[in-house]
Amino acid sequence: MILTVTLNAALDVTYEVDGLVPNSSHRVRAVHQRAGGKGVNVARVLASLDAEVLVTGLIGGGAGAEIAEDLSRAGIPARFGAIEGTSRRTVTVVSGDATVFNEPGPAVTAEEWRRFRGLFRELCRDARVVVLSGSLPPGLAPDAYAELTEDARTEGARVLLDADHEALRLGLAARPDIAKPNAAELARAAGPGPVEEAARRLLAAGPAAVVVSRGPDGLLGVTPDGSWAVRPPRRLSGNPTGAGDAVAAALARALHSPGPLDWPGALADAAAMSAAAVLSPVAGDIDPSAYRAFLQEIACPSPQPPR
Ligand SMILES: O=P(O)(O)OC[C@@]1(O)O[C@H](CO)[C@@H](O)[C@@H]1O
Repeated sequence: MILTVTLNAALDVTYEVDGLVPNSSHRVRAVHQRAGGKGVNVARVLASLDAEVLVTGLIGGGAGAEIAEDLSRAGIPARFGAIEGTSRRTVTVVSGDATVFNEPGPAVTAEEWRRFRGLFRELCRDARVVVLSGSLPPGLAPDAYAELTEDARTEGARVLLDADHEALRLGLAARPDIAKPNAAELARAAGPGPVEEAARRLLAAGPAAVVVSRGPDGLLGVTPDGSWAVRPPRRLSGNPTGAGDAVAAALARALHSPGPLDWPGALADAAAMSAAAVLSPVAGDIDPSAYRAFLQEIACPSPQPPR
């Protein structure tokens, strides 16, 4: 089973508008509301491909109850830890591209974290892969993902980490199997400069592999054995929110297969899933027929020797 962790779960609200103009009033053409946060999106994509998933994380208050109900309606299994605070909302305004507003989320107490770690260790026993993704809510120490990575590895699970700032930097030292920053997160963690050099600096900090999601420029996978770059078939317009989560879903599925990872195949699959996510109006969905079509179009990347 693949366990996805969303410590800062959210009710994701998506507004579709005809154009976004700062400092003006807008008519919203369509509203979507659903359970979100990065790990929830990863699980939703995986569930749509019939992978066995379990969602965990922290939820509280009315928004937390709505998150749990929405997942249950969607048939996605979840076992969350409860907190006193109220889960956040995020708002994405889509107008050809996307503008995202992420609330900080509720404060989590030391006792709530202690209880969650007990639940997490229990769930890890049945997990072959653990996906740790998204921002940390206030109150959690920046080494929260490092702690969870150690717990998961102790239980024999493989770990994919998609985080930012200190949570990413400290998480790397716990040696996840894949770190998946986007280009901005990579630059914040490894400093500016050419992407491959920055990815190699990140690799030196502990993970077994680094995959950088670069939006329209595609994906770069870097391991000690080589590197692979893959591009989307063409420039796409839509809602890129959640495209990185589709990449994480594809990589988690590849990690779930026993044996060594087929990097060219996994990266081509991740690029197809990410492109199919852009074409879907709401984060956490991929357009299944677009995904199949992109899989045919995207060539498996050839390896570049390690530098
Ligand atoms: O604040 P975080 O956890 O970094 O990001 C949260 C979030 O914006 O990311 C997803 C898209 O990746 C949205 O569905 C979600 O609510």
